[in-house]
Amino acid sequence: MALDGKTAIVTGAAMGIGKAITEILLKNGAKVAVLDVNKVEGENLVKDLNKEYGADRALFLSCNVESDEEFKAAFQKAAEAFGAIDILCNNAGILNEEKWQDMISINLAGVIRGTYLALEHMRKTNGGGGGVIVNIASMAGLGPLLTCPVYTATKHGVIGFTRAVAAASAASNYGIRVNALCPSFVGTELFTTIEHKLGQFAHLKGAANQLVEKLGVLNTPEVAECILELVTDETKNGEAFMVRTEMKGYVPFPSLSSTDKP
Ligand SMILES: NC(=O)C1=CN([C@@H]2O[C@H](COP(=O)(O)OP(=O)(O)OC[C@H]3O[C@@H](n4cnc5c(N)ncnc54)[C@H](O)[C@@H]3O)[C@@H](O)[C@H]2O)C=CC1
Ligand SMILES: CCCCCC(=O)/C=C/[C@H]1C=CC(=O)[C@@H]1CCCCCCC(=O)O
Repeated sequence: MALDGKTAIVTGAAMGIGKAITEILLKNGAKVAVLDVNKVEGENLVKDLNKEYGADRALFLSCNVESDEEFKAAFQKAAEAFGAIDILCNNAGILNEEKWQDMISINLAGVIRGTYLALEHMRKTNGGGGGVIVNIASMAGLGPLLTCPVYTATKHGVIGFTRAVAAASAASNYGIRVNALCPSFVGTELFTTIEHKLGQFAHLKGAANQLVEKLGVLNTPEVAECILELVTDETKNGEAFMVRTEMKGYVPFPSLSSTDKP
């Protein structure tokens, strides 16, 4: 899938991984709607991006992914401004074990909300042009991260949801691929502020820090490169793509008859 002339929505795009996703999509010719709760960061970023990549290539839309109304309105505005939506990256996420209900609401329900809105806008069986959705999970979605049980649960949920929706989309001829990205540690504000957000298992942070020492920390452009692969490679649907500093690759899962096309 070539990105020239394509349009994308990226959630949680004002900083961190979402900002890097936005930049790589713009570099490759797409227009991008930057959705975030942080208006100041988001508006400043879009001003800079439009200077660098050309007027009106990026659009800031204030949106909390926990709100059906705000998310729906943002999709509508992006579709009106760009003509149609081809790509959605559900990236917005938090890590705060003390506010675990918020994590479920943002990390899991926010991804479901965004995906279902995108299916309505993009599916070929509803007059759309098809497209691709990438959900940002984590390596914590593949194995348990003992410092963060609820974060781990949300990311396992994202991967399960992604795989089921991908199979359902293919079986329904929607023309929409859905994949998940599973990064290891990435050097963003979420990562550098974790220590104060681990809640009742904060005493286990030594073990987590040892893992960080052993595995190292990815930078955001490295993660964005992997997202570009999931967006552009039209053979990929229902995949979980893991990325660490020293290796990356597609996760093998056991095959179940329930994901076969009826
Ligand atoms: N940093 C890391 O080590 C890793 C992060 N991830 C995932 O990557 C995604 C992005 O994380 P980072 O860039 O590290 O975080 P970050 O904290 O640097 O940036 C997150 C962005 O999302 C926005 N945001 C937060 N809640 C929101 C909401 N309710 N609605 C809309 N926007 C919201 C924030 O304002 C911020 O701009 C998350 O889903 C995270 O779980 C996955 C693996 C590793
Ligand atoms: C006290 C600092 C270290 C704490 C690290 C931690 O508990 C959580 C890190 C997570 C931040 C966002 C994520 O998604 C990170 C988890 C990444 C999982 C890494 C698993 C290791 C691997 O097998 O690659």
